[in-house]
Amino acid sequence: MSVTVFIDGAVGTTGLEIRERLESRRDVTLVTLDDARRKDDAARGQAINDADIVILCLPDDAARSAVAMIANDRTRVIDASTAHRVADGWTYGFAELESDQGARIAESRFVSNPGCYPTGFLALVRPLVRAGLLDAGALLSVNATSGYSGGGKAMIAEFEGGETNTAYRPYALALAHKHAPEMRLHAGLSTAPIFQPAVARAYRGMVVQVPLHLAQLTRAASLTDVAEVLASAYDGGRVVRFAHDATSVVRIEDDASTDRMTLRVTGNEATGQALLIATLDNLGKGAAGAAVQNLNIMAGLDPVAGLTL
Ligand SMILES: NC(=O)C1=CN([C@@H]2O[C@H](COP(=O)(O)OP(=O)(O)OC[C@H]3O[C@@H](n4cnc5c(N)ncnc54)[C@H](OP(=O)(O)O)[C@@H]3O)[C@@H](O)[C@H]2O)C=CC1
Ligand SMILES: CC(=O)N[C@@H](CCC(=O)OP(=O)(O)O)C(=O)O
Repeated sequence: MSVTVFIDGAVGTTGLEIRERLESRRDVTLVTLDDARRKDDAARGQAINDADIVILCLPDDAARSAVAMIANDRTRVIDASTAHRVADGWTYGFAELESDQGARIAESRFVSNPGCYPTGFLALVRPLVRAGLLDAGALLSVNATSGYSGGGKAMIAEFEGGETNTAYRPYALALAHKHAPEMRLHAGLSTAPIFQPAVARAYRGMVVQVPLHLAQLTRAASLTDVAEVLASAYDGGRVVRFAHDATSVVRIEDDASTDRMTLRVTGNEATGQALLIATLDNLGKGAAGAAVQNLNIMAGLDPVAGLTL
């Protein structure tokens, strides 16, 4: 049996990546609209209502409009945009985040795909909050660097069309990035972290770093204790992995062009300072890989089918 999947926004950066992952699959019947009809609301509405599962790879407003086009009680949705990540009635599509999250995704009609930066932050922080090592009131910071495909077609054109020659550009300096609410809510924190991202002259890939004073923890704990909490949270995971090698170098390329994410704990035991690090691909586990994983789970298929791990 095959599941009918419509990708709305199939020629965008994320849409193309999802298409690549699904095209050769025999358990998925892929529907996309040709160039003349891909922004035609009548054609989109028809495809949305004919599909078992729709994957929205659209700007936030267009994603909200697409959901409003559903006129039946069976079409299921995976939204890759920011529109529904903290919305009631939507399940957060991060299967590894909680022990029952995969089961919740499997039963849900409306699933929001996590943001790329929150995927790294939440993977590092949520297990520490859940274990009581970090208090819900913890005041955290997160610094992160993304490849420029993270900004979609417009940023790709900016970097590849000669509009900018920058190698590295911190942004969101007003500390009001759209991912902060999602980080706060799904980590179980009362205050959003200070989130300071940057974009680098690399097409894809991502490094997310959370610095931590061990004194911020609720009880005396070493770097090894922190590492153990993360290692056991993802033990046996095929997509999210804890690396025990406390390397002194990570690179934006480490997990680029894959759908996996690698977590590490490094730092200086003597000064009581820790650095939690996630590497992933903004277009892999940060977008298309996660969407395909959610699709697999919702359709009752092998969760990692079609993923590069
Ligand atoms: N890039 C990334 O790393 C990540 C992106 N996301 C999210 O995924 C979503 C898509 O992002 P991304 O692929 O980067 O963006 P792109 O700008 O690359 O692609 C968006 C696509 O949506 C199309 N589109 C816009 N409005 C409509 C509409 N009304 N009807 C039909 N199609 C429409 C655009 O058409 P046209 O080609 O004509 O402009 C474009 O092809 C966004 O919400 C983004 O925030 C999430 C995680 C990571
Ligand atoms: C480099 C860059 O600009 N990145 C994007 C985030 C891409 C992404 O995760 O998209 P969502 O917002 O849908 O999650 C940004 O900071 O807005």
